[in-house]
Parts: sequence; C-alpha cells; structure tokens
Amino acid sequence: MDIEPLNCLLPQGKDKVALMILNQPLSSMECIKILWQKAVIKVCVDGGANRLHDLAGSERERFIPDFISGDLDSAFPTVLEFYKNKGSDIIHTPDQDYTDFTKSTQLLLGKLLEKKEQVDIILAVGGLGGRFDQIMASIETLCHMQTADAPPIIVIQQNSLACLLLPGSHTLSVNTGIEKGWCGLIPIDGSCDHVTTSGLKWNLVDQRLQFGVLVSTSNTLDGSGIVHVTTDAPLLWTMGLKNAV
Ligand SMILES: Cc1ncc(C[n+]2csc(CCOP(=O)(O)OP(=O)(O)O)c2C)c(N)n1
Ligand SMILES: O=c1ccn([C@@H]2O[C@H](COP(=O)(O)O)[C@@H](O)[C@H]2O)c(=O)[nH]1
Repeated sequence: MDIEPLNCLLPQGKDKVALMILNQPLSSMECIKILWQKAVIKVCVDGGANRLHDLAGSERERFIPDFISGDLDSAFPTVLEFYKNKGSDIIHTPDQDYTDFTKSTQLLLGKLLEKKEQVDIILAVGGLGGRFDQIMASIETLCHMQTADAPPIIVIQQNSLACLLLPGSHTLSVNTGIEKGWCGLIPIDGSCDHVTTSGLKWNLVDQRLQFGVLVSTSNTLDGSGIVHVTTDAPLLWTMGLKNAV
C-alpha cells in the first residue's frame, strides 16, 4: 500500500479524510481548520465534543460535527445540546466491551458505506496521550479495523503519529517537510518474523521484530523521503511531526 501519512495535515494535501476527534487536548485550531476543510465526515468521540467546543470558542458554529458518539459519560450535556441544536446526530453506544473509539469507527465505516462515500484515510486526532490503558486501547482499535477494504486509520496526537501496516509491502512518502525525523516499527500483534525496510537509519533485512527480541524504536528517517516496509504480520508504524496537532 502507498501511504502519505502527513499529507492530510498540509493545506495543499489532496487526501479525502474522515475526521474523528477523540477526548484528548487539541493544540491548534489552525490544524483543525485544515482538516475540517478536507473532511467529508466529521465525528466527535464522546468527550472529544468538549475538546472541539472549547478550542473553537467563538468560531464553534462553523465547526459542527456530523455526529457525536460514545457511551456519553464524558461529553457535557450543554455541549451535546449545543451540537444537537446545530444539527449533529447524537448516537449513544452503551456497549461496555468496546471503547468509544472502536464503536465510533465502526459507526463511521457504516455511514461511509451508506453515503457511498470513499475516503483516503480516517484520521483520528487524540488517542496517543492521557491514560496509558486508553493509549493501548487506541492501538487495539486499529487491530479491529484490519480489513483490506477499510481505509487506513491514522492516529495523531501532539507530535506523534501511529498507523498499522498490514501484512504486505508498503511505501511511505515522508517528504512533506513536517516530519520530525524519529520513527519506529512496533510488532503489536505477536511477532513479525520477516521484516525488510529501506529509508531508515537502522534498516531491517528479513529480520524478526518481537517484544523481548527486537523492537525498532528511536529509529530515524534517512532523509531520502521514502520508506519501504515489507512485513509478514501487522506492524505499527510510528513517526514524529514537527507541528503539534
Ligand atoms: C475484560 C474486560 N475488561 C474491561 C472491560 C471494561 N471496558 C472495556 S471497553 C469499555 C468502555 C470504555 O469506554 P471509553 O469511553 O472508550 O473509555 P472510558 O473513558 O469510559 O474509560 C469498558 C468499560 C470489559 N468490558 N471487559
Ligand atoms: O486518556 C484518554 C482518554 C480518552 N481517549 C480517547 O478518547 C475516546 C473518548 O474518551 P471518553 O473518555 O469516553 O470521552 C476514548 O475512546 C479514547 O479513544 C484517549 O485517547 N486518552
């Protein structure tokens, strides 16, 4: 698969995006504005609605999500009322076996199918900070979405990005100018027995990545602007970005 992980953050980037706002601090309204313009559907996940409401301030009427979903134990009633009156669907998903992020992603995929709308990526803002169980749960959400026909999900918070590479070969374009340089390949689903890369300072040649054996953290882009990764099992790609989202 060809992926341009940071394309969606560029004002000129052409990616069609489905935007999800999770319940974590947002840094930049400028960035939300860029994403909003590219997004064909916008979702706030439970307390993510509070984050958007706060950040948008006096401009909030221009940033109305299509729906807000979750068990709704974090979104403030006044915030839900505000968005409901402005036309957002409020979708209560009380199931307590799956996180609000997982349930909302499934709802989002259903809505895209219903609207016969295709997106290049699902971009979730948040998910990599705050509670450690929630960070791990975000990675687990990515594992739920491992179907060939689902768009890739990219999770971005502050200066970090994560996405899951499915078994196969991947070309990542990392030449937008907003890459920070650090990156990692993390075998989150057992072992990846055959991993080969190029474009990194520490490349792998048909090597095994596994916790307790070898995990590629604190790796670095080599400056060529392209990273190739071939893996026989799901592998998490993570990288840094210069501007906090
Ligand atoms: C084995 C097991 N462990 C834990 C849970 C509890 N659990 C898993 S997902 C979930 C919902 C989490 O909701 P979310 O709003 O995403 O997170 P919160 O901020 O409420 O913790 C809960 C309660 C469970 N159902 N099963
Ligand atoms: O510490 C956290 C808390 C939450 N998240 C993400 O946001 C959604 C919604 O959270 P609520 O607490 O239900 O409002 C949650 O499913 C996580 O994906 C997080 O990343 N870190």
